[in-house]
Amino acid sequence: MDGKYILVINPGSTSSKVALYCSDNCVDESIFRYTVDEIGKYDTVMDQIEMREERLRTFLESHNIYPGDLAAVVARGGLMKSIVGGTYIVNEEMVNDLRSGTYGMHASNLGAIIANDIARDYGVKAYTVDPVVVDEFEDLARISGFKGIERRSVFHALNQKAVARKVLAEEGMDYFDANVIVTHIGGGISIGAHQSGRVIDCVNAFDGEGPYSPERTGQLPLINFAKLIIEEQLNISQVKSILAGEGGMKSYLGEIDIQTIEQKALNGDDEAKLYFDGMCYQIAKGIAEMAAVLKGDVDYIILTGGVSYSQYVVDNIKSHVEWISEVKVMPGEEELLALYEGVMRVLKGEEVALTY
Ligand SMILES: Nc1ncnc2c1ncn2[C@@H]1O[C@H](COP(=O)(O)OP(=O)(O)O)[C@@H](O)[C@H]1O
Ligand SMILES: CCCC(=O)OP(=O)(O)O
Repeated sequence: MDGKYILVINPGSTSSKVALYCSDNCVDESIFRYTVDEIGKYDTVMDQIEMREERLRTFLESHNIYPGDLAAVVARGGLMKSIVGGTYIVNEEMVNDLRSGTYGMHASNLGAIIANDIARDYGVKAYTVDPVVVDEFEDLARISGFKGIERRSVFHALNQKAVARKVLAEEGMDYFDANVIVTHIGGGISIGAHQSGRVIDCVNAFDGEGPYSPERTGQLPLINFAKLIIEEQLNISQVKSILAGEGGMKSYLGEIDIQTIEQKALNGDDEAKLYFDGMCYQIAKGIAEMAAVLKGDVDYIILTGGVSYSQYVVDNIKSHVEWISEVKVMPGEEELLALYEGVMRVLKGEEVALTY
């Protein structure tokens, strides 16, 4: 394995992040960002495979990586059946579930599929670590309010757990002995209640819960949404694309790039400011909800994800929630490193790869 490379892939709704590691060194890390128009050209998430894969193959070639040079490919895992956390070998059943969208369709579904394609061509195995469906919910958290419909755990599991461990380690605390609320603010927004190393409840990033995000509605007034579905005769795929893809900032402002929205909001665009503030306000409400789950026993609130680079967002959310606990900010994400570390635990024999 020494001298061989690990390719790490993280497809998000608005970007693909990629890293190349060799002997515990990150040789290169890049972000390929996509505009609304670029992504909008594709009817379905699966239609983006070729375009995203092409960028990755070019990336590998730019580093002169050819078959025989890779030890493994690892990617962020998407919407599949609920599973315990860990490192999984990508298998056919997983690829089929991700491709069909049986458990939902999201850019992260592309990760294991693309990893599998590249791994096959390079003669190595593909892995995924702590996918977005990691489920550590208490039974209470599953109750929705209507028999036959259950809440499920969908959140930025990989990054939330990685940043929680990092922040707590910096404070001399162990993840398994602390309670934190981790808020990931990116294309999607998830808020996890981490109790002694288990995410016992979360504001789900994907199923129409909690705050609106750059491209998702979050929770909606149900009667009005039901009326819209009936009046517009929407089918299920149209409903899903409103909830995740056409909602939030995109529906209000036609824009998903928070940096652009922030510029407008801070330069006199009242409409942009209203919806920018609205997103922060709803995020704060979600954090308070998770504080109630933890009965107020919260060591830290942690803000992470690309949008947490915004000082305005951080200050706004802090002004609503600092009464709960100290707020730590770890902008961006630790996902590439967490994926690398996850696959290395398996390749070094410290952990057994799980089967999906
Ligand atoms: N410095 C910044 N200030 C404000 N927003 C930022 C900044 N950097 C990135 N973002 C925003 O973060 C969002 C992307 O977050 P990210 O966590 O990378 O998303 P995803 O992985 O869901 O695609 C984009 O809307 C982008 O505008
Ligand atoms: C599907 C849950 C994770 C998520 O929302 O990821 P992005 O923020 O990358 O879209």
